[in-house]
Amino acid sequence: MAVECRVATRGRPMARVGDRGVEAGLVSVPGMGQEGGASGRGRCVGRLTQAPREEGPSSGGQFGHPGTVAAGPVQVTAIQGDVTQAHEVAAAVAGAHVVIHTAGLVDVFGRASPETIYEVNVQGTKNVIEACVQTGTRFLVYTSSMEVVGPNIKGHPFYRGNEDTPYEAIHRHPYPCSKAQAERLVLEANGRKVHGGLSLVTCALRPTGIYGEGHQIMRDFYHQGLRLGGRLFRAIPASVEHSRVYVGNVAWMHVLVAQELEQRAALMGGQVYFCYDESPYKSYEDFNMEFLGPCGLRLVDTRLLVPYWLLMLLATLNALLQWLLRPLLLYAPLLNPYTLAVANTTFTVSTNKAQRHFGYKPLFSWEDSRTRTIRWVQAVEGSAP
Ligand SMILES: NC(=O)c1ccc[n+]([C@@H]2O[C@H](COP(=O)([O-])OP(=O)(O)OC[C@H]3O[C@@H](n4cnc5c(N)ncnc54)[C@H](O)[C@@H]3O)[C@@H](O)[C@H]2O)c1
Ligand SMILES: C[C@@H](CO)CCC[C@@H](C)[C@H]1CC[C@H]2[C@@H]3[C@H](O)C=C4C[C@@H](O)CC[C@]4(C)[C@H]3CC[C@]12C
Repeated sequence: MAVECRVATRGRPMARVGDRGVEAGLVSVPGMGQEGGASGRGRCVGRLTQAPREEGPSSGGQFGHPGTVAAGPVQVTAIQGDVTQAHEVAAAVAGAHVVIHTAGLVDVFGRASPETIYEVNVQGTKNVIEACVQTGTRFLVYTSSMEVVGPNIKGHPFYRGNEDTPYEAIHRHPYPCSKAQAERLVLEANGRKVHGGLSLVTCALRPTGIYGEGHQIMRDFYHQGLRLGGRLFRAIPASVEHSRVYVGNVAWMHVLVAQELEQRAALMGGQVYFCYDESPYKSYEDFNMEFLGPCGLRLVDTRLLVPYWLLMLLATLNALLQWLLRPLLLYAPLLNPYTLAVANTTFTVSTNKAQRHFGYKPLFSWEDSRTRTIRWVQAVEGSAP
């Protein structure tokens, strides 16, 4: 069985898994797990092949610099591409059995313009859907986001909700708006006829805040703590809980969906699934301390010193400064009115839909996820911020 996975992102690779396995296009294999990692300039398509082949450049794409990386029994071929370029996407997708579309521009800090965010997240997704239709690929898995649901602009809590929990999903920020639009396009494409006459089967996975190795914001907080003499300051009440999910489990859920979509098309087609695991519900800052604490940082409770109105004022000032400085330089701090609202609103997920529909169980326990993340933070120590 030739299982092939292509990984494509702008700067980094798309992925595939083939035959009865999975051939996935547009998976950014190394990238997942970096909240707010907003470069949007990666480009790559990767291809996983189960039977090891010769190392070296592959002929997987007509552009970019394809190269093959062996990952145990699976081989990933990277083909560089840009999801905003329809012809590049079609070239990467051609011949794939399943496309896992994770490429996206994750930006809640104002680094990219709203137009660029829409171009990558919405137009890029349209291109992926059209590429499946044109090339006859029948199975499409989309990496959506919890932000498609919330927190909404009214700051309503979402407490232990599942995929059917009623919630007013109203957004203004370009990132959640773009993810919501893209997810809708993917779900509406379910049942469309693809080249060859068969029907497209699609579904969307909605990770909550992903953590794990390569988590850029965790690295930023770690370096900030080191600069502040080993301390971080609590800004958000401990009672505001968030769901978080380990990157390895997010990846595992994608692989399972890609494997099961064909057999369970009637059940899974057009469905959404939150990505969840056994990570505990905690405030954003307390959760980060699960990893930063063992690396020598401590969280100082300054909530009484930094009341919410002051945080809001600082966040608004940051937004104003960003706007004023834009002609000269990019000022994009972590704190802005949107990130403050998200951090300050409870959003927790409690569901077993993925288990019921396709037998998902987390591959990594909370202990493993925690240990692996701590080891990664420790390895980051000493590296430049
Ligand atoms: N990080 C999170 O907490 C989180 C939570 C929910 C959903 N998501 C979603 O998961 C996916 C991966 O996010 P991530 O956190 O790994 O971010 P990331 O920035 O690390 O990865 C995004 C990848 O997309 C690629 N990309 C960007 N623009 C592209 C383009 N024009 N053409 C091709 N590739 C392009 C980047 O090179 C990068 O490899 C995104 O779709 C994101 O919306 C992330
Ligand atoms: C107020 C600060 C004091 O320390 C803390 C600011 C933290 C914020 C930068 C992050 C809090 C919640 C994060 C988001 C959430 O985890 C889910 C997301 C969904 C995903 O699709 C993209 C990333 C993100 C929006 C993530 C971004 C960073 C936070 C807003």
